Amino acid sequence: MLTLSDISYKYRSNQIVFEHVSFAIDQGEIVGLIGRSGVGKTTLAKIIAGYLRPIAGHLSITQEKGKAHPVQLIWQHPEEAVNPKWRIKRILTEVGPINEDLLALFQIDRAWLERFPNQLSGGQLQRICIVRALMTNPSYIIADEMTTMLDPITQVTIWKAFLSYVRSRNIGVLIISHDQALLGHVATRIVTFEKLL
Ligand SMILES: Nc1ncnc2c1ncn2[C@@H]1O[C@H](COP(=O)(O)OP(=O)(O)OP(=O)(O)O)[C@@H](O)[C@H]1O
Repeated sequence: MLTLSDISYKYRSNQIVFEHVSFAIDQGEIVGLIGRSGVGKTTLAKIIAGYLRPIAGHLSITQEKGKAHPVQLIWQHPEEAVNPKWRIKRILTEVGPINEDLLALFQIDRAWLERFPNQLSGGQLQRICIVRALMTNPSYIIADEMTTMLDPITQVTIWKAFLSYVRSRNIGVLIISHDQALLGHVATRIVTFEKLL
């Protein structure tokens, strides 16, 4: 279980972004998070992933045995998530031995492994980022507008592969998206950020 209790956040010198946010995601649950632009969804994602510390409240994650990285965050812009000077092979092997099953599932061509990030398309690089996140064997994944910038066919391909994997591993997922149709298809439950405030 991933539980947020009474979480509040404020960026330095700025006003409070949100206060007293509480909710939970169970293992294997696929929760959609919607809310208007600027309400604080990405900020909450960064808190859950451990990039930001809340100014108040408590985050608890029940750690399963053998899972070193309980939460992985997948961003909208994959080019900002990788070291541009590293070849893809190094970007992946940094987290562990290459998982051939994941390469096959996400239709990753082995030739890409020798390339640099700027030599892949946005959709190809996003697949690399998703595989890297899954290679860490996480208990939870936060997908923050994971496929927003991709064409509809690539979006469907990525979501099919992603959902089959997370369902088979009982990984809990928080999907942040403005795409209500997508959430209607894939989420087991939809949370509206404003209703948490
Ligand atoms: N690094 C930062 N420093 C100061 N303020 C920030 C920073 N990042 C975000 N904010 C502010 O915090 C608020 C919440 O931003 P956040 O990105 O979490 O919203 P969001 O709900 O994800 O929005 P969107 O749907 O547009 O992506 C906004 O008012 C934003 O301007």
